[in-house]
Amino acid sequence: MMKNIVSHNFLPKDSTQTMADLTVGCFIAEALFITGLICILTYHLRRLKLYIKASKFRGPPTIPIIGNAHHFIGNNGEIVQKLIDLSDSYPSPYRIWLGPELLIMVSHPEDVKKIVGSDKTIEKSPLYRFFRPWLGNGLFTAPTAIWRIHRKLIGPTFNLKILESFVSVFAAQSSIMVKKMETELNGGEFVIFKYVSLCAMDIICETAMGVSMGAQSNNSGDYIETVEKTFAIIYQRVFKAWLQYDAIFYRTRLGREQKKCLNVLHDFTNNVIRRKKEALLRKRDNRDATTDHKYDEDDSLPPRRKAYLDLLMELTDNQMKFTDQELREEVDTMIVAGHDTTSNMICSVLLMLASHPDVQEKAYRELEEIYGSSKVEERCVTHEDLSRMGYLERVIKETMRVFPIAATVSRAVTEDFDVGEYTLPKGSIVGIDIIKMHRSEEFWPDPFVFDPDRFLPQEIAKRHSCVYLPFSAGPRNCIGSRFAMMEMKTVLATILRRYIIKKDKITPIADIKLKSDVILKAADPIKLRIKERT
Ligand code: HEM
Repeated sequence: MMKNIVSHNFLPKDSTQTMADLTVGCFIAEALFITGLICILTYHLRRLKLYIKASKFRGPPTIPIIGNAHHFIGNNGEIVQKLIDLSDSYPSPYRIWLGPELLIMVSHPEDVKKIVGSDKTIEKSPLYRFFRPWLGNGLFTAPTAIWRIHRKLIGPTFNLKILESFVSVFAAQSSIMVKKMETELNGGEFVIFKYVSLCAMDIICETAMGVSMGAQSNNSGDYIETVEKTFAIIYQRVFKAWLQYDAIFYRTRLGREQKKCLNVLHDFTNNVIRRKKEALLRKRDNRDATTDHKYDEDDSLPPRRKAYLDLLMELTDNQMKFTDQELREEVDTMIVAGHDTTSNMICSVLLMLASHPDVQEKAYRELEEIYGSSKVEERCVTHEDLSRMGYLERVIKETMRVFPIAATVSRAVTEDFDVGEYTLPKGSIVGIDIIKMHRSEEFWPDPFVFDPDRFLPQEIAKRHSCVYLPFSAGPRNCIGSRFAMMEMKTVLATILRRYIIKKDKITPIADIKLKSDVILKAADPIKLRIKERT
């Protein structure tokens, strides 16, 4: 038909040309359409096995192409609530299709134990790729081959001897924070996070990095705010199937926003590294200037006893194990993993203490036994004290149960994996439903009652070891769990010794709305009041 029209010679010459162009255009469009169709068919044929295996799992009804992505329209609070609702509606294991990604959610402790311990599920899930523009191949996001080497090198920088030497920094920074909070004394409720996060920031920089950033003295919260913003964007990307494609994401407002945020975040870490390098050079110069070669403490330590950034610098310096870029990625990872987690958790513990005055009183009595009536400035927390804070530790653990920092962690299934009665198919993602286990009536009688004594040794012994996973488990667990516990105890003890924490209107745990900016937290900023302890 088209050819007939073109062949009529009464058409003007450029019309003939136009028709010819149209014919070519139609041909190209058809070819593209057919190629596209073939690609889509091949893609789905290759995944046929995955689809067949996925069909064996229960899960919410799906829509072609987007799967269950429509459930996750909304803000980060609504997304978390949707996940919790799905886990309540479908017993473990159940599946969710996030666009092309098959996510299988598991909350049976025995299944979880197999998953966290297996080499078939050691690779982080493809959903973690959205962190890569920020954290590259740092420990949190690294592919297994890189992760194994780096974790082995970095592991010893978290040994007990090094951690014990950090407690004086935890204590000194906590004292600064408590002093700064004086301005809020006897006033109304205030957002506690702004104080705690700056303190946690100074702590991670001064301990692991060995650089004093003075975030508390300069009130410099830019980096912290940007971290929160970036996490919120990444979480949106994970659950909004259409944002998973770079070509779309970077054309949206969120994509442009993320680019700006990353500039701020990378500038900050570059600054930390630059200051560390300058400090090392100064040390070397000073040493060269002295005749008796007094080696400073860091230099005299064997590699297994060096603090985090000292060791990384040495490994980068000698061009041995780390490139400059890898160094930056690890520093980015450790700063963010090391401060945002603990600061949010400390705020949640303070909320629980304010909401349960009897628990707060008991925690204080324990501190009174250690410190008597001495003031924070007269007698600060030491590492020997920490082992005497058993009740405070149980309060922290119980808070991590009801408000786990990671509601779920997910891994890629790299080979078909038999987990009891079902098989996790290769190519899927397995999600460990931490919040479901932590708040389940099956494992915790009255799960929404705040009871620190659930963590008495005899109570722990009654439970499955994988029913409680605030720091995840297995080889890819949290490298900083001991650091975190020591820091949280020190900061909380310092606050409690000086102030009584109060809340005007107490909300029952079950009614506290949650959101996840990757890190799970109360949807509304935690606001508390402080009163001088007399
Ligand atoms: C209350 C405090 C903390 C909690 C609840 C927590 C929780 C977790 C969890 C659940 C994971 C596993 C994440 C996943 O598989 O997706 C993790 C990994 C990690 N955490 Fe923590 N964390 C805390 C504090 C810290 C601190 C203080 C540091 C460092 C000083 C740290 C460094 C890391 C790193 C580097 C990883 C990745 C480890 C790897 O894959 O080898 N965390 N954390």
